[in-house]
Amino acid sequence: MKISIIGAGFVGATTAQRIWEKNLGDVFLYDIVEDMPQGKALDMMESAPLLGVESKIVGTNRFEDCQNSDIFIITSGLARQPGMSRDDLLNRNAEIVSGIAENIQRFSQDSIIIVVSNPVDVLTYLMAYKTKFPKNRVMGMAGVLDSARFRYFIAEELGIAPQEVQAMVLGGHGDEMVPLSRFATVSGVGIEHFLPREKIDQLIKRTREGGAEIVKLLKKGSAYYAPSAAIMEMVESIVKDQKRLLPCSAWCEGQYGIHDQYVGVPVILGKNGIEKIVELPLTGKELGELQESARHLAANIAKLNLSHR
Ligand SMILES: NC(=O)c1ccc[n+]([C@@H]2O[C@H](COP(=O)([O-])OP(=O)(O)OC[C@H]3O[C@@H](n4cnc5c(N)ncnc54)[C@H](O)[C@@H]3O)[C@@H](O)[C@H]2O)c1
Ligand SMILES: O=C(O)C[C@H](O)C(=O)O
Repeated sequence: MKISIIGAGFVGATTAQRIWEKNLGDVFLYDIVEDMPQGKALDMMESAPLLGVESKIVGTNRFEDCQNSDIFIITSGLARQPGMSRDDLLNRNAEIVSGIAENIQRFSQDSIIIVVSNPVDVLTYLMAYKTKFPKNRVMGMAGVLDSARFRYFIAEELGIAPQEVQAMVLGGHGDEMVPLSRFATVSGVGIEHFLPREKIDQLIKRTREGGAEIVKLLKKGSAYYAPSAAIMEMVESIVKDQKRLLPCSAWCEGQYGIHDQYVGVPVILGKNGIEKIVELPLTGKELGELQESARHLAANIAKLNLSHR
């Protein structure tokens, strides 16, 4: 398995480390900054004798080295700073993602692409538009991260093990994301049995602002430990054909009443990429919030001025 990570910054390098240490495949770490990905890859390879990792990690400034990757992970581009929204990154990161899409199209026609760069749902749309790849092979990472934050906040509030908490966040990766508290459970028991409504609403708000909370604390750049773990979960499901049910930014063709757009929905993720979108029985309010989030994304897609959609 060949996995290429485009952008060797905080998210890209941490993702490389997680994927490589889990032996999910050989990792190619690409960046435009000369020698930097080579330095990070060498540093990681020097830990191989200590960790017993058998796969390799290669740093490169030559896109050709990523040729015929099974999976591309796009982590290149600007991260937001305090006071910025993810949407403020649109223009600059759209230019970067467009260039990468052209390279992928040139060198790797059969790959699966996971877009991470923000604003992720809009840039996933752009990636699919530019590469013209089948939509099941192009997806965005956000829902797994937002859901992990929601799960952690619930666990922290209850003082219980985080892995006991299941929850799902749908919608675009922005302030309009839709944390579904009705489906959140502690080992199968609904969280409303453990927490009052006001507390659940506070945790939903904290989840929506989870990225900004880290940006504020770091003072420079944005989160990368939880994001890289979320990317790794998606990659593992694809590489091992686990067919896990995960929320990902996926191409909707009428599901949830959303047409021809990427938005965060539950999907089955396996060796073919997105194998199915799962339609949950949402209430009118939940569905309304999801469609409102999709409308916000559509307005941003329109700003890309793509010639045909
Ligand atoms: N979807 C999510 O949930 C999520 C989570 C975290 C971060 N992000 C996004 O991921 C992106 C990266 O974040 P980061 O913290 O790693 O930023 P970073 O600044 O640490 O790294 C970005 C890297 O991209 C590289 N780069 C720029 N142009 C490039 C090009 N054309 N080709 C290859 N590499 C290029 C830069 O040299 C830099 O090393 C940001 O847009 C951030 O908002 C998304
Ligand atoms: O908040 C950001 O800008 C980065 C990322 O989208 C996150 O949610 O951590």
